[in-house]
Amino acid sequence: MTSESYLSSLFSLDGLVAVVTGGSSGIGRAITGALTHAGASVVIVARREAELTATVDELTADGGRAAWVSADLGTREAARAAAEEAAGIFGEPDILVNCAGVNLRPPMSELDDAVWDTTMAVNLEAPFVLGQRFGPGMAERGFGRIIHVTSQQAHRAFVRSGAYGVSKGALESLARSQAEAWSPYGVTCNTLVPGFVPTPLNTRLSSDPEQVAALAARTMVGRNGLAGDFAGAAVFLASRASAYVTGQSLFVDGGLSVH
Ligand SMILES: NC(=O)c1ccc[n+]([C@@H]2O[C@H](COP(=O)([O-])OP(=O)(O)OC[C@H]3O[C@@H](n4cnc5c(N)ncnc54)[C@H](O)[C@@H]3O)[C@@H](O)[C@H]2O)c1
Ligand SMILES: O=C(O)[C@H](O)[C@@H](O)[C@H](O)[C@H](O)CO
Repeated sequence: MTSESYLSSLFSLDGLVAVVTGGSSGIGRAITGALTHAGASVVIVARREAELTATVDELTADGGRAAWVSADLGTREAARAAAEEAAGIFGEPDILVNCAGVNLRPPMSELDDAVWDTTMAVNLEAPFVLGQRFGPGMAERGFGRIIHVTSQQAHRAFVRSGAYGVSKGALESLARSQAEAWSPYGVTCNTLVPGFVPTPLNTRLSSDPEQVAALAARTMVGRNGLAGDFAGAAVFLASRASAYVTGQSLFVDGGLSVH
């Protein structure tokens, strides 16, 4: 076996179909690019049509196969409808990446029902609905990869982690429950845990140079994350290379969580 075919047998996503929520922005955009480069056909589910069209155009120009579904994942009905539409494009997915998320950050005493409900709907319930729609089929076909993007705040309290940390903690738990149910049938379920990555999710924090520098200093690597830092980890968790890795949290955080 040549080195090339050895690597390909481990990491190639040729012939596989992926659904990536939030795949046209930030970390999700980097993951979408990585999966298409590795050979997967990717359906991006997010809200803004202009951004979705531009992303799919870029991916296609790079030789990738991609399409989009525009949906607001803020209700279970919309998430269900988006899953149906996504499955109708390239077929039932082999890979599901739940990357769409919101972080509204009110102080704990001001955390109201509206913030709680939106946070739970997008960060937790949509991943649940998509997992219920696609997981059983993956198990029946004997191969699947479910990847949820969580947060440091799933594991520790941060300033204003309120509803966000709760949603991400529950998402870690959902990954373990899905892993317990579907791993015997070839479906691994894991989470990717970012550190701090300046993106549209955290514009207020990322436009404060002092806080940005303080967060970088808390890592071991000495810098904050870049969306591209997630490319390798996403391909690994989506590929055959990770067949014996399930129910795990993969921290892609420059050592922030252990410093
Ligand atoms: N950036 C960080 O420092 C950081 C740290 C930890 C975890 N995360 C997680 O990474 C993921 C990606 O975030 P990002 O930092 O790339 O930010 P981002 O804002 O670039 O991406 C978030 C994505 O979620 C989508 N989204 C939000 N609400 C939606 C809704 N109602 N319906 C459909 N799509 C919706 C957005 O359109 C966007 O595509 C999120 O789940 C976030 O919680 C980010
Ligand atoms: O979504 C998140 O998890 C945050 O945006 C991250 O950047 C950090 O966990 C935290 O905010 C650092 O204080």
